[in-house]
Amino acid sequence: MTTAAVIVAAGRGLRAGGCLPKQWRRLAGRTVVERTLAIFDAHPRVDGIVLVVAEDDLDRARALGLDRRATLVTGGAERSASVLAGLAAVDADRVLIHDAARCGLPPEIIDRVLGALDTAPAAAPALAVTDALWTGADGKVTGLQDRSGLWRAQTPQGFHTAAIRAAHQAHGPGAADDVAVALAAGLDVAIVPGDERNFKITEPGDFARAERELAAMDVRTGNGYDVHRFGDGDHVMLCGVKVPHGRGLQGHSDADVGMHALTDAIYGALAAGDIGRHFPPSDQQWKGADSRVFLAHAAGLARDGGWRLTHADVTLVCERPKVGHHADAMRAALAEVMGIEVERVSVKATTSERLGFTGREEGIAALATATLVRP
Ligand SMILES: Nc1ccn([C@@H]2O[C@H](COP(=O)(O)OP(=O)(O)OP(=O)(O)O)[C@@H](O)[C@H]2O)c(=O)n1
Ligand SMILES: C[C@](O)(CO)[C@H](O)COP(=O)(O)O
Repeated sequence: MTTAAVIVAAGRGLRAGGCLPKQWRRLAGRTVVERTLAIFDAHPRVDGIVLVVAEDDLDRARALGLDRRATLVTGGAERSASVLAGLAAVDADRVLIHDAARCGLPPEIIDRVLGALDTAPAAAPALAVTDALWTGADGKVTGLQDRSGLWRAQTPQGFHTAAIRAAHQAHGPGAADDVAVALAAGLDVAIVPGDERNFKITEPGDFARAERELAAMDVRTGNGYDVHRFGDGDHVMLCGVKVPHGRGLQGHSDADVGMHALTDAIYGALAAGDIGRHFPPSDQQWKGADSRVFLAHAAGLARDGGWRLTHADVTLVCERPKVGHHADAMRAALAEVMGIEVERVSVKATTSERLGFTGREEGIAALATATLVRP
């Protein structure tokens, strides 16, 4: 069963004001639409993304450097027309239709909607109305409205693709949202719990609220430390790079001490044990293993948990080999394995002033930190 996300970003954001449509404005350094895209991009159960933008914004959208999994489509004058254009480009069994303007979406809502779709034809997140409701006119309360059974609708709203596509084609313009379209087509819609953080940026003050929410993001740092002793050999593996040297490092795997420290740093940030727990040295299948397998596993575990690996820093401690001119190749190798930009990866080296076991060139030590962020 495959799943696509249609992210509608073709509105003009008139209520939010400002000189750019709200989804193209920046929040703490990144545009609203980039933040929304990143949430779906990082979700392990989303196989493809269709981003729907206004014709006037096509250049901005192309400048995002969209991932190969994302397709760009031009939207319409109404939200429902934009959704229909997005649905035409979907090639998946199920579809999640989401407002770009809801960039604080917690990834677990995606799981809830997809979980409900296993048994329901449609599912959407919502929050029960908790305030009293009034009717009013001319600045005065004119009556009371029963709030029981009332919900505040959110997105992503999830459907089986063929059914919602047919429903939209039959409906025509004027739908408040995709649940309205589904109901008009006779589909049952399951409600799953929404989240206050998943509010839609609509009014000017919502930008300040979104900034506050971002400041409250879950940020975790893990550290890792590893040592391997020198033995016979003509090279060492350091951070994924084969460095010629008069001696080799000993170990059960390829003894890539830098990669091991970084793998442990990620496990540490996840509070998920250490490399020995996931890849026991007693297990013969890891004998001589390429350490990229370990690092890829830790990075995958982070991604599956909805975490973004925003920074990794490795320090190698050795007198020799000299690491400096290999550092950029090491950064590139680590970045590739972790699936992040090379600018987010640092590799540096120091000696221990000929003191201790590294100073006596008995082995190499490595320290690493990894930073994970989850909205
Ligand atoms: N023709 C439209 C209108 C809206 N949307 C998208 O639908 C989402 C929810 O709509 P809303 O908050 O109403 O956005 P705008 O229409 O941009 O806002 P406004 O009504 O204030 O102009 C937004 O991500 C918006 O970009 C869209 O793709 N195409
Ligand atoms: C789809 C929606 O986000 C559900 O709450 C909403 O209906 C679209 O935005 P609008 O503010 O109602 O135009």
